[in-house]
Amino acid sequence: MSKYRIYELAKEFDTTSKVIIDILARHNMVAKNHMSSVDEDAKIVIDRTFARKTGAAEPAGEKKETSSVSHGPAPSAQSAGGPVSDRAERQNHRPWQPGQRPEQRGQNRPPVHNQQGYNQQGAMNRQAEAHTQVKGAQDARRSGPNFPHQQRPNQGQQQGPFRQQPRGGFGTPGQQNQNRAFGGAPRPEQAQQPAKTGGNQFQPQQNRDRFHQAGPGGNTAGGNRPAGGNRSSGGNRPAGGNRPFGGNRPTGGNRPSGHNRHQANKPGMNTAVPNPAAKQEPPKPKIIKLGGPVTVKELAGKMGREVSDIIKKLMTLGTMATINQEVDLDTAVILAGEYDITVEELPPEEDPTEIAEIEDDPASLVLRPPVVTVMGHVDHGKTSLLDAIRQTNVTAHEAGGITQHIGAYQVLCQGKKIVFLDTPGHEAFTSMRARGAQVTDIAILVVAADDGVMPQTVEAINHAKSAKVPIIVAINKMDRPGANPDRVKQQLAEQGLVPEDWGGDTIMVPVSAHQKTGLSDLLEMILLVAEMQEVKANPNRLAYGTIIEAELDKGRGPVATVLVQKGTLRIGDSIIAGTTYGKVRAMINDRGDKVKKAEPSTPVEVLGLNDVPMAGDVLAAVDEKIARSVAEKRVAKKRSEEMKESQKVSLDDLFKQIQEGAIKDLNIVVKADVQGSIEALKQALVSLRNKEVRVSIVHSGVGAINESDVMLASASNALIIGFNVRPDANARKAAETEKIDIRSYRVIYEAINDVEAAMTGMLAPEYKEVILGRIEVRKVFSIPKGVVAGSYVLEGKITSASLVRIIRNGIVVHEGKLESLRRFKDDVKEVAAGYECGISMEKFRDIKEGDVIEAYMMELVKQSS
Ligand SMILES: Nc1nc2c(ncn2[C@@H]2O[C@H](COP(=O)(O)OP(=O)(O)OP(=O)(O)O)[C@@H](O)[C@H]2O)c(=O)[nH]1
Repeated sequence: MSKYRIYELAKEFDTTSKVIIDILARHNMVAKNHMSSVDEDAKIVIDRTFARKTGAAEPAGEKKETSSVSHGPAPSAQSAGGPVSDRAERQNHRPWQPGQRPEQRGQNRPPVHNQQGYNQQGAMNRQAEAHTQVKGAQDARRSGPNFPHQQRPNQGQQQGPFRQQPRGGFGTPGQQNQNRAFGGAPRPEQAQQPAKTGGNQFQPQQNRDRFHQAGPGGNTAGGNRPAGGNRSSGGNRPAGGNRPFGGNRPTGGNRPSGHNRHQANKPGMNTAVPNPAAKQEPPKPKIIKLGGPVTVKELAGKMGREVSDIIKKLMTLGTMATINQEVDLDTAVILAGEYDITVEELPPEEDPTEIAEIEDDPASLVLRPPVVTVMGHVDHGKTSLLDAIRQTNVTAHEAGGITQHIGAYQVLCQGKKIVFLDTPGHEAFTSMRARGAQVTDIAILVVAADDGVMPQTVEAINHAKSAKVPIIVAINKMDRPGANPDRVKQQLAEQGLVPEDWGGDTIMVPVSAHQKTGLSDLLEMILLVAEMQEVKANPNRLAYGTIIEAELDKGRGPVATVLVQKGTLRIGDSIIAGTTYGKVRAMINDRGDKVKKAEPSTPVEVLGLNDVPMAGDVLAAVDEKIARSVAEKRVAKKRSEEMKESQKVSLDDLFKQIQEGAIKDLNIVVKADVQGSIEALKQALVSLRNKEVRVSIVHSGVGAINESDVMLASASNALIIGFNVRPDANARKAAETEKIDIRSYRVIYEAINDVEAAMTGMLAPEYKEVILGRIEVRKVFSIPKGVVAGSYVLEGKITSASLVRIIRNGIVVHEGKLESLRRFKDDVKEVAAGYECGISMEKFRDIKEGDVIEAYMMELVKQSS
């Protein structure tokens, strides 16, 4: 028997998985989520439901046949061309053969008599589905002319699409006249005048268009229901002339409301009197004013055009856009031109939480010292290199030789300064960059000559590349016997860093931090690259810089290390940094000296802020009042932003974000247990790109998901996909703080399916994983029945009902259930952090000392809609 996945069915019928699941649920068929499989029967139910909704899909010949059948006495629910309520459907359902075609099945059915059942439930069901099944509704509309009015009472509602309502019900007088000529039937308002029409002989416009073949009195049921498109026209109000004929419900949700209702019943209303509530054609301006990017919806409103027209026009101009997507000013101008509309540019709106940037005259720029960050794999010698440089180039020049640690320092080389950020690692590229700060001009990549390119080396390269910062390679530990710089160069070339002596453009300098060799070469190269990069700034303006570090000092209050990047910071300047503000009370340089001013590329400790700013915050010298008021507004904005949900990309709301135009690139960090899986995943993921979104892999690597992966994901708004690997404890904490979506998979195609489903809005996650605790296996005992892992709960807890995964060196080696959880000899329900326990696993014996057991449970996720 064939099996079908829910998301496949959704794709086939051009709808969402949720709709498919809902339809099946109404037929007592259970499907948990988009990945659930269903059998042939379920497929038939879906086929049938959609066949009803998309009657137009039938070949022309069949349509004709259906049309002729419709004049007969027993029209089918199927051929009515629209969704029916399940209740009505069940009540009128006749057995059918599984292989039978939907329309044949429909024809086997008795006519639908139970309007009550239809009215009460069917309308609601349809309304719910109508939102998600625009296409089905459109098809149903198209199928209209083939389904005469006698067949079903729901035609008026279902086939009178809301979109047509203005034309039939609210049209301008001119349109109304047209309508009359078309169908030969009066407007609904006229229907209320028995003298003129006899009340029940007309259909509202949209129905008339379709039903004009039917004889008088044919609309005993369908045409008179004042629902959907007819509702507003009021013409079919049960209290009016139709009531005796239609068998309609006299009250309830289908009653026309408001102004029109009264109008409709007033005798003497006719088409010549415009309906005051009628939807006026929006004015079509010749000039519109725009201050910047604008959403398609706003633009359509300003231009007095339908959103759909605008989207179509954009398509012809080669831009695919959704209703809430922003188009830039240039595109808007071109688009408006297509409608002969002139765009007047308004000055861009000012953000009260932003400090206006000062544009520097190029002539005012002078060379400034370059700012350098050291990166590389663990133990390759970053700290040693920084220390060696500092000792040889700082202390030697300092009286007393004391260097204050302030997170950054300056060194001298050939009389020129170079600033080193004193945070070996990725700080400058990760948490700081995640806040939008770009402080580094050059990255020094340290690679141990005896170890070569390692995973963190690749990571560092990706960080620097993604920040578009030039890389200089320091091949360290050249004093080691196993040093092999050529091998390092070869490996780096494979990563896209081709050494200069091989014809590439990456400078590589052999050094030894221990023997302090090659250091001056390295510094010279830094100056060379800085010169090529034209690292410049204007010192004669208000200061602008970035917070490198900040802390609350007991004696001195908030202390922030600032790297001044533009202008000159002076004692007494009013400053703002993130949500903090104040006046510069004192400044201390990297040598521990008090200074009165700090020019571009000078790191200084600043005292005087009212609170501790965050690393990565921009510091600006501004007017005192502005500093205070902007900082206060930022605090308020931050609070409200914190209340809103994180806008970080996540598979769960990816589709929504794509629809809103918030995401055009889906950035992914891929981590896996082996290189082969990475390649397979990368290839498959990248090929998922579609018109709206492009998939790009910002980083990939073998091994556990670590904090640096999370910070890179945060900086590049990426989600992380782990294949057979898990985040370590630090990564998990960072992911929580940074709101990074980490997805772990053990089957590649599930990862691909999830991403694809999320991109197309078909992801319907029902459960989410909640980590309960982490347990370390300390001793393994063999017992006759199997093995028991003598373990210690490191954090959280483990319960006897927990699901568990065994992690060895960051790699998931097993996932499954517990067989028993014991303390001493007793079975227990739960063991908390800090306690020992004995764990045995179901169907798994290969547990080893040092393994980490992750206990988790699956929690039901509330459906958002
Ligand atoms: N022989 C030799 N050993 C070095 C050299 N540079 C660093 N080391 C040694 O390599 C080890 C790691 O050096 P670190 O400077 O701590 O390396 P790191 O990259 O800063 O390490 P993390 O901070 O842990 O990432 C230490 O034992 C150093 O003594 C070198 O040039 N030659």
